[in-house]
Amino acid sequence: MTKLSVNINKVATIRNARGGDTPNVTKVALDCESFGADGITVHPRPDERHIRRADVYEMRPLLRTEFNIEGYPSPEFIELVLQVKPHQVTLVPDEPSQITSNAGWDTKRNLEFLTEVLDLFAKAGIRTSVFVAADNEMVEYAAKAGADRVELYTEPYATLFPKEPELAIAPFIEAAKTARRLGLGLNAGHDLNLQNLNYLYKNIPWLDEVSIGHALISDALYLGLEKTIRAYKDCLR
Ligand SMILES: CC(=O)[C@@H](O)[C@H](O)COP(=O)(O)O
Ligand SMILES: NCC(=O)COP(=O)(O)O
Repeated sequence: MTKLSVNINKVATIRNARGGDTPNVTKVALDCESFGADGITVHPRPDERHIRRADVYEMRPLLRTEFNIEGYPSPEFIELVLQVKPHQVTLVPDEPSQITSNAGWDTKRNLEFLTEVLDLFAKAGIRTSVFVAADNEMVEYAAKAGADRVELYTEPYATLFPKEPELAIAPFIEAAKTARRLGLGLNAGHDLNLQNLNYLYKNIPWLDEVSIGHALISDALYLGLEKTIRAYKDCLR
């Protein structure tokens, strides 16, 4: 079964627009779980423009499904993750000023750094995942660094999918096969939506998890959160 982890960054973005507590981010996370989400993903950024450190501490003891924290492994991020102990940490190579994630790690060039950081989390009993492009060498070096999983950065797939679905999926199938051969678990995320998700799943049914935020929360404006989560889960069958 491929799990659906709902990324609630966008919910926090709406909350922060007014400075109050509407919508309540923790309540939305718990409702996502009630509506069928298999996990919750947050990506706290250094400027706290959406998810804040305080949100992460608040929701951790209340969540009943898998909690995935994504982010750049700065000293502050590492401290947060080690204190909160989510089920999974996903390392993303984002600069603090980036609008959103726009690349995977160069796992070859950062092998030493990633090995050290992954080891810290592994020793704390936290499953690790490394955000990479659909590139066999990057997957291989993630395995060498000691990752439990890789998360394939799916923005290039999402961009090409409407015009050339077969061309779009081809490198992702290759990278997914490499991950499987190396015994790595497999996640995917970024710009997945109701149009492109089922094709990804049908071609790579051994995906462990997808994390989806931007499109899912946008769809919920029209469909409501419960129907939206059901629709995304239906794409994973
Ligand atoms: C790693 C990844 O693709 C997502 O975490 C994405 O970066 C979401 O972050 P924003 O919600 O800040 O765009
Ligand atoms: N890891 C990807 C993620 O959490 C959500 O990305 P997006 O759906 O907001 O593009």
